[in-house]
Amino acid sequence: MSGPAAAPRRRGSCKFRNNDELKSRRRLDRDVHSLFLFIGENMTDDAASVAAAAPAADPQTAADFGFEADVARLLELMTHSVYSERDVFLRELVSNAADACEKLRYEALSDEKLAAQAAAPLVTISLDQEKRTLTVADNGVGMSREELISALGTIANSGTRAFLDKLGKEKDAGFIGQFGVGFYAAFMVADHVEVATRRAGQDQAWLWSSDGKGSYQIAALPLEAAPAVGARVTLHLNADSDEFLDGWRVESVVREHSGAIAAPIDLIAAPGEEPRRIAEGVALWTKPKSDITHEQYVDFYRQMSGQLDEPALIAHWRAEGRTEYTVLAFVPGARPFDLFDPARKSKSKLYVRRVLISRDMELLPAWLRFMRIVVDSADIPLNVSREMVQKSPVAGAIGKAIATRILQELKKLADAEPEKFAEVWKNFGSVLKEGLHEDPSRRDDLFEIARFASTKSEEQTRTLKDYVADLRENQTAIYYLVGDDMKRLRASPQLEGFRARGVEVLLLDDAVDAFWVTSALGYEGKPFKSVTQGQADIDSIALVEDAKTEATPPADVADLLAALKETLADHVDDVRASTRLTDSAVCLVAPDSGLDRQLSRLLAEHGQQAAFGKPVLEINPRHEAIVALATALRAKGREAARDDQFVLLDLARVADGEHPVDAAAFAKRLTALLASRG
Ligand SMILES: Nc1ncnc2c1ncn2[C@@H]1O[C@H](COP(=O)(O)OP(=O)(O)OP(=O)(O)O)[C@@H](O)[C@H]1O
Repeated sequence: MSGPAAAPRRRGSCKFRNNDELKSRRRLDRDVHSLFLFIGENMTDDAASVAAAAPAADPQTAADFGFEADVARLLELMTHSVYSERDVFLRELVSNAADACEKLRYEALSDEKLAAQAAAPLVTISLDQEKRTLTVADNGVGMSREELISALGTIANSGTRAFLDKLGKEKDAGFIGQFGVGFYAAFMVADHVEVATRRAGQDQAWLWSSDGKGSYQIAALPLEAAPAVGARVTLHLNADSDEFLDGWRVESVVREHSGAIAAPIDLIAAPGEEPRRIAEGVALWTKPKSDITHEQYVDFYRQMSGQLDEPALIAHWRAEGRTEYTVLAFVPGARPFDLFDPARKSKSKLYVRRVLISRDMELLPAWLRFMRIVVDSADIPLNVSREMVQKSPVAGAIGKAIATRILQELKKLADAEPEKFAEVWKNFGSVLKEGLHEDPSRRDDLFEIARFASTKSEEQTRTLKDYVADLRENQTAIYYLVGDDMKRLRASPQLEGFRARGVEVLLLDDAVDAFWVTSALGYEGKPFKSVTQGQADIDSIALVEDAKTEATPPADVADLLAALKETLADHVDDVRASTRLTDSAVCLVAPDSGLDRQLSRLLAEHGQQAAFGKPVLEINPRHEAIVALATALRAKGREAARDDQFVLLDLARVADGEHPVDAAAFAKRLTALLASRG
């Protein structure tokens, strides 16, 4: 056994005064500085003073100073501030192991000796409950003594980055590490870490060890105690980290974060147990579409979404150009349980080079939150903490491009398989319609796929294109009626005049409908117009044949209108003869300048009482009840017909889904009316 080599000890505090040394470490300074900038947001004043410390300067001479760094403090900050979840330490170690395998593969391309050592890549995780250790071993390139010092002994110095720089081939290389900080995540869960390693092509092995408190040791390791090639990173877990001695827990973390990396991963859950393959080393989305079966897609979807349904749409594509990424997207076959969660967050799984960076990245707009997607891109700039990539402009651009593609895929499905698409719309139409209100730039695309119920269709099958194709002569608008109950919408008296003229009315019963119809300008030059707002302006549209024969001439209701205006002045804005009623006697509509009745109602529910202004009462001058009332008024005078006038108002309110103004008085008046029949 060879004796331990002199271990270089790093002092807790180091200072670079010599200019040459300074230059050679400039890059490191930059990296550490950016790390400080990042950590600065999270640290206390006390900690910030570490970063701000500067050597005493001679005020007379300008000089160049290197930052001082309290390594112990820096490590402490790093392990406790950079990562928001402890689980990620495994991802970092497994990523390093996969990078090491990839490096060996590259080096072996030009070195025959190494080619002999480059076996099929393999990462093995072993747990020892008695010794309280978790070990990540790989058969990659390993590290020499110098590499141990520069890579693990120097914070924010990435051997992988240096390797890539040397290679000059970043774009298509599959490496993961680049900041040189991931390894230290191990100290979140371990109070002592050992790395036994043998550099490929070398005859010496080394043991690096540290407690993460500012110093490390390197000792020569007998070859028989070292891996044949590669590295073995052993974590002596701290008292808070028992969970990582549990095989199932480790497996689930690895599957989630690292299940797609290029190297297969074995787990030995306890000493003496057989290795079990927990990741195959293949990411489904990296395979060509032609090599993937429908069942494999469905299995993948079920695994990633935790849902059991069959996806209604699967889209898998690779985008090339300025930004390159691969997307695997699923429209679920059933509504996810959190679809109407008030947070309305879209959750995409973002991978960078097959390593999970975020499982719930808000890449897509809220109105696509039902989508289940995986995005893998090597072009998303990583932040040291990995989790903070959300705000990157590249991520934003990718999100937009994906949304465009999803809309195209939905349109294709709508055209090719209308029945299948009808199911998608039934499940997610109300969410997609949020986009009509929130994302004006997407409106035209959304209008292409939107499906509506209408006076011509029981189901949500009508497109705006269908609607416009069926416009009646002189029809200038796309008419709609919004409410929250389809049955009541269909029975709404406001529709009668439109039916009589064969004018189609869209029936909209989702809460979001009241909003988008008011913000959208129209479709193909036709504005959206509520049938419960303002004058019906449909006089110039001819009645359909049936309605013509039934139409009776209107009675003279001038006196009745005047009486109603006076009696109901506290409750209505106006009273007028209606062109929209044929069968019913009365209805309520919003004034010309007012908000649609349903929108006002929704706003009122949310405390904006002022929004719910007084309605207009329309009466049907052809209806026998109105004719009778007009006659009674002339015969008996206004006062005598007062109760009947209130009954009219209350009837209109009830038909609109509201309560009578005064329920007891309404009941009394109606009873009196019934009694008068005898
Ligand atoms: N298992 C390993 N085999 C060989 N080299 C390794 C291994 N683990 C770490 N290294 C070396 O240590 C360096 C530092 O690792 P670390 O995880 O801190 O950073 P990184 O992977 O380069 O970047 P990042 O912070 O983005 O993860 C690596 O770049 C690599 O050179």
